[in-house]
Amino acid sequence: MWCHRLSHLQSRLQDLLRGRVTHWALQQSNFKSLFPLAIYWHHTASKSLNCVWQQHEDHFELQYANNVMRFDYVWLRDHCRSASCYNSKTHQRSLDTASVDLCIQPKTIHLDETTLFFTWPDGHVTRYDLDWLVKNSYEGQKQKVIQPRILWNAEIYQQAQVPAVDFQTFLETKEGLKNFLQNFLLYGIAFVENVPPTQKHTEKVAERISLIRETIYGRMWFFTSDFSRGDTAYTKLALDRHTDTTYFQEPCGYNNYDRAVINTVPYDVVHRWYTAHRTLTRELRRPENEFWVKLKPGKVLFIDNWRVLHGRESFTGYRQLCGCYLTRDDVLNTARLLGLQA
Ligand SMILES: C[N+](C)(C)CCCC[C@H](N)C(=O)O
Ligand SMILES: O=C(O)CCC(=O)C(=O)O
Ligand SMILES: [Fe+2]
Repeated sequence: MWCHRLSHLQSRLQDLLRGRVTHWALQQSNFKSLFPLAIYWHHTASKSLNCVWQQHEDHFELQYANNVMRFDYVWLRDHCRSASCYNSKTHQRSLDTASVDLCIQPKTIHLDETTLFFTWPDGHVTRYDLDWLVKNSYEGQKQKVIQPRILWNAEIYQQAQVPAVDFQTFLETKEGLKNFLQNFLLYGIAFVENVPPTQKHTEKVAERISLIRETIYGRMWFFTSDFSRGDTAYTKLALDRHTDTTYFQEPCGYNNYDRAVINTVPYDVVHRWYTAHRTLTRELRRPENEFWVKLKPGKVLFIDNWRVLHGRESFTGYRQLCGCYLTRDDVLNTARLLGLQA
């Protein structure tokens, strides 16, 4: 019997290696001693779950829910959610990742219904729900729906007929805020209209979405063409497309006006930079890439400076503008809290 079992296991193993065997419940507890480097396939007790895993020398392979996932053993130890490794109240890791042996391997692995249990050499047990592993695996993440971004030019944006959100709806309803943020994430710009044209109400609109970032221009800036600051923004001159505060360590986005002297690279690299800059500028200045908006009192425009540049033509007469800079983390956080993929 013993001899038979051995040959049976060997032939089955060969079948397995040739991929002919998919669901073979491993009954033999001392299988490891027979084939020290063998591949051990396990599958769950309840066939309906259709979960198969493989304990490799350097990683754990799991087949479940139409995913084939591979996990590093240090990763499996590091992401342990046991009370001693993870603070579930603050969602913070308590485990000192640097204390995990980089050559760690589980002593045993077993599956009970939908939970995998890894027992480590020191006896610590880490448990993972199969669905959690799918959701947090590299392979599972790849399939995650990421926030679509619609690349547009003036014609595409005009045809999209993206509605502005009304001030009251925006301030008082979750739906209004969510629709606004969905448009903002899709296009990189979005409008709120019928805002009482005061700095206070503009501030209210901004704070609905994010913290306001105070800069050298103040928290809420309010400016006109009085040259109160040594900057062309405070004149009637035209401003070519740009983004602001490129001179900050945490700029809004990049801008040609404020570019400092290039003295950190040698002349040949400088010329390559100018060539690249010309290519970018040519694209940016294509008429079809210009979307003109006539700002009017009560219309608030939000711009994602990483996607959309802004500018203006020169003007005459009196014109006042107020606004502020928002922190990207907080805008994205507000979107995520509303269930948007941001
Ligand atoms: C007036 N306001 C505060 C909106 C902008 C001032 C921007 C000044 C500078 N040119 C830059 O682009 O960062
Ligand atoms: O005046 C405008 O419409 C925009 C001015 C500007 O780009 C700025 O202040 O950064
Ligand atoms: Fe600007």
